[in-house]
Amino acid sequence: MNVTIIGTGYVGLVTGACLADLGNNVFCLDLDEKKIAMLNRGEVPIYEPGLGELIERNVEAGRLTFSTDVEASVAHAAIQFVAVGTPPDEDGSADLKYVLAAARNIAKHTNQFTVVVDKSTVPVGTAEKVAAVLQGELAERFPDALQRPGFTVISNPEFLKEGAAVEDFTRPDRIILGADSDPMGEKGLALLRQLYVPFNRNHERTRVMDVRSAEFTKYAANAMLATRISFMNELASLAELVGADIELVRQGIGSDPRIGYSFLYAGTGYGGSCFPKDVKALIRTGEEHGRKLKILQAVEDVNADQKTSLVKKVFARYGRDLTGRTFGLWGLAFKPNTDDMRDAPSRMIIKELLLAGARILAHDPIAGSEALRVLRYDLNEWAHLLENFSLVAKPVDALSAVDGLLIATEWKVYRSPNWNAVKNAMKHPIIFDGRNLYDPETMRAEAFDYFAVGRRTAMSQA
Ligand SMILES: NC(=O)c1ccc[n+]([C@@H]2O[C@H](COP(=O)([O-])OP(=O)(O)OC[C@H]3O[C@@H](n4cnc5c(N)ncnc54)[C@H](O)[C@@H]3O)[C@@H](O)[C@H]2O)c1
Ligand SMILES: O=c1ccn([C@@H]2O[C@H](COP(=O)(O)OP(=O)(O)O[C@H]3O[C@H](CO)[C@@H](O)[C@H](O)[C@H]3O)[C@@H](O)[C@H]2O)c(=O)[nH]1
Repeated sequence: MNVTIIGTGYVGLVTGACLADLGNNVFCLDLDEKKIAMLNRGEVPIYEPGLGELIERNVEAGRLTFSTDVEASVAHAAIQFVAVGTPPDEDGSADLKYVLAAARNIAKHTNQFTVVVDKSTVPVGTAEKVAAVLQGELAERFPDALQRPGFTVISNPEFLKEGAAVEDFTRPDRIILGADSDPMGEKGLALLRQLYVPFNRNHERTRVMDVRSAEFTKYAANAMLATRISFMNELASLAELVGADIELVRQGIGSDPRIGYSFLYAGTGYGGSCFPKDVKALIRTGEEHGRKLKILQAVEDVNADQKTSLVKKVFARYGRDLTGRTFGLWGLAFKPNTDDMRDAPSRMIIKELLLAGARILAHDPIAGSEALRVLRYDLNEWAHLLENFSLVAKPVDALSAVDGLLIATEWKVYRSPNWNAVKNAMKHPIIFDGRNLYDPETMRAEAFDYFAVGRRTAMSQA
């Protein structure tokens, strides 16, 4: 089938490459000329395991095209996926300007029946706004209603996780399709069912519902997952006070199938491009309808506290003036296997340490240059403090004569270090672990002072 994807970011690029790999003929449109030029040179603008090979294979086969040409891209297909960003507006609501601009472009150039597929995460009611834009533009272009191409808007939210995006897209837990129950909605639904058959042969993973419920399902999923994380982070702070170990508690409750093991890891707070913005947007939707979402507000508040919890442990140990001190930092990306720095907890950690006068030696396998880019923006008038921030090539290089090591991202490479090498490199063998990577007893035996999240602190002299 012919398919166009509007927006060639994490979601659009993965969707386009995976659909092309099934034999579809895919156009990926983006207005960012630099991004499209990179893709056309064979470079992949994001780090996502498996994506590079997929793109290369399908470009070579002539099934995947990258373009900034709106007219040609819209003309290419009856199925137009919208996968543009929906960043938070100033009040926390999802900013729909890119989604509505994409809708306008479709309406300006389509000459055939069109299925507009909302893949971006958008608040309930957005499909109706998209339909209104299409209706308005098409009525202008085709004053005679009989000549006017028909269209339908389908909500098909995406649930992929960064770092596992190709796997998640090709083996989905569910495919949500929210469609109108009129003839055009039915026609659009039939096309999408056909497109998704290879991922779910008997449609057993497809959930068809009304458009508003589909839009809501996406926010409900992310809000539930964020709630589990904040719940565990809150219990972790209590565990530290009462002398319990949140890791053992996690295993103890996860074995109950009603609870399950996933998304129960305490840490430095959730980050990334989705949970923080989607929780905010759902709270805002509640406010717009006169409903205060008390649980989600607490989820957000706990997360904001959690993001500063690791640095608070450093302050408790060394005081608030860190002038003359140097810290190692392992991990910058908001999670492993991505270079994405959006809302990464490391950003807050770095800012607080630099403002307190510290120097930082930081390591990340992938996200270093992206981190430098966003830190310049975060530090703003204090950008000169970046003189005290150095990126290093190897994890051990971040330990040289440091007063402590902080861990912000659980990259595999940090899991089993050579403890002697670590100790020998550091000035003070102290670890502030925001990801609970090590066993506190082992750390005590290795003569480290070890501060983890929701676990008993291991003191080398204790
Ligand atoms: N990143 C994820 O893991 C993930 C997962 C599921 C859902 N989502 C949702 O999917 C949407 C996209 O997220 P993302 O992370 O891929 O965003 P992104 O910022 O990586 O990419 C968006 C792209 O859209 C392009 N764009 C903006 N306006 C355009 C227009 N009018 N025409 C063509 N291109 C345009 C931008 O240049 C950019 O390249 C968001 O709503 C997000 O919440 C993201
Ligand atoms: O037990 C856990 C699990 C995750 N996290 C943190 O939560 C954040 C988000 O992680 P994850 O969900 O793995 O990454 P995303 O790529 O942001 O994916 C989420 O957001 C996407 C965009 O909406 C959805 O499509 C996915 O289903 C949803 O998992 C990260 O900071 C993680 O470190 C924890 O602190 N503890």
